[in-house]
Amino acid sequence: MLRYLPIRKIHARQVLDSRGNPTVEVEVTVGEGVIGINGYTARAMVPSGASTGKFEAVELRDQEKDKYLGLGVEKAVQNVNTKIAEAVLGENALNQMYIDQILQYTDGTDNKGNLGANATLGVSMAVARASAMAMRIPLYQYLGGCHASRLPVPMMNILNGGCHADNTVDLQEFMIMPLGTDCFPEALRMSAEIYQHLKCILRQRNMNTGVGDEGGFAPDVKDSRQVLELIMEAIEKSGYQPGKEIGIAIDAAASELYDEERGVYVFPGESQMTGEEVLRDSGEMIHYYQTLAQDFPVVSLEDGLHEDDWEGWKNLTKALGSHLQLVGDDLFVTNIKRLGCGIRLDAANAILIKVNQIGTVTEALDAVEMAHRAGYRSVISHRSGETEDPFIADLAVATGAGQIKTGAPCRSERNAKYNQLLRIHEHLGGLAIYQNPFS
Ligand SMILES: O=C(O)[C@@H](CO)OP(=O)(O)O
Ligand SMILES: [Mg+2]
Repeated sequence: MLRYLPIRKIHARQVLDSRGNPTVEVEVTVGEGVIGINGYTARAMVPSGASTGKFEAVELRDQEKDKYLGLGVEKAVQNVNTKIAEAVLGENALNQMYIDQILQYTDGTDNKGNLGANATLGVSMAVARASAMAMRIPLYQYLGGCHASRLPVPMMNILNGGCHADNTVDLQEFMIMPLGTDCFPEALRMSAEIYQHLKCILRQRNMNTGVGDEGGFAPDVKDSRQVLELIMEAIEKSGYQPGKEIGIAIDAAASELYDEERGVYVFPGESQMTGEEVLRDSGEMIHYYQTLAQDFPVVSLEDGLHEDDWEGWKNLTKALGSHLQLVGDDLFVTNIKRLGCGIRLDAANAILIKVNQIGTVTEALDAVEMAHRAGYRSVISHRSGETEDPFIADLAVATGAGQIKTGAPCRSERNAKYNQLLRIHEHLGGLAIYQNPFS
């Protein structure tokens, strides 16, 4: 049996992400020189956010300026090639937890501020993938074990707003969730059909069919209500029943709307469309979501309030938590300390898992485990700046999270994940499970 799989080589380079910004790619070679096994080389690429939460682990960029300028990641690359290589060469790749602890220890901070979470994550993911290759099992089975068989329900972003698009839509993401099937490929087909119908509807109304960062359409729309009406129409035109077969999920990304000085949420798009400034306080935000959820089949709401508003989150959960999934993204940042706090306070009832928010694979797995133990759901998520690496598709099946958020079906960096899930579905054959997470 394979017990010792030494890390022999490690090499990082700068590559481009889906927004054309530099990001980190890491290549790890394991096993070379061990009698009886071959060497295996695996590679991983690191995603990058735009609406980043302030409590996320640090993404090391070469200058501390606006990252939309495409600032380099050479420092992070150098950290992999020098400090991290020195620390992990010769160590056993099969001991993922230990490798991830070395990464945390070598960094020495609480937020990966020294090495950069982009440096540590690239290594952590590449080590996992190389180990799976050496074990000759798929990554989802290596990470999740022999019972990993649950395919996630897509939370497919079909209309983009907020800081992911240059339009008047204030809430960041409007997503559809195919719930009325027990088969992943069918679910994906249903979602893609609705996406195409939405495009036709927008075209017919002379609305813009250009897309945002995650591939969802990005037209100028009066307000969230009008967005939801367009989506309802697309669902119906595709021949599906909203609410029964297709649920709607929203990511408000409210930290981006929050004006700290005034203590209110500002809706710039709605203000522009109506000609007067639209502001909502924490209580009004809750009421606003309540009315949206009454009038539309909303099943999930992410970051409905900002990342410091624990009191508001408690109220939101009290008001809506019994019938809506309330997902903490910026609130929890895939961090067990913040999640533990949320669980104690009864804030939210689900967590968004983004591997680069925390910087190692096992820390992300810890967060999923803590959530599930506490009865919280988990949603495995991409970033708005993505790569062709499908790692999170395997992670979603490995954890049995039951939900994945990975964008619209018109951009290859998003389809890389959907297509990997199709392969996993095929690999599992009749054992693949696909279930409505809310029933
Ligand atoms: O807010 C989010 O959930 C994500 C992904 O959709 O966006 P970003 O990667 O820009 O933080
Ligand atoms: Mg979010």
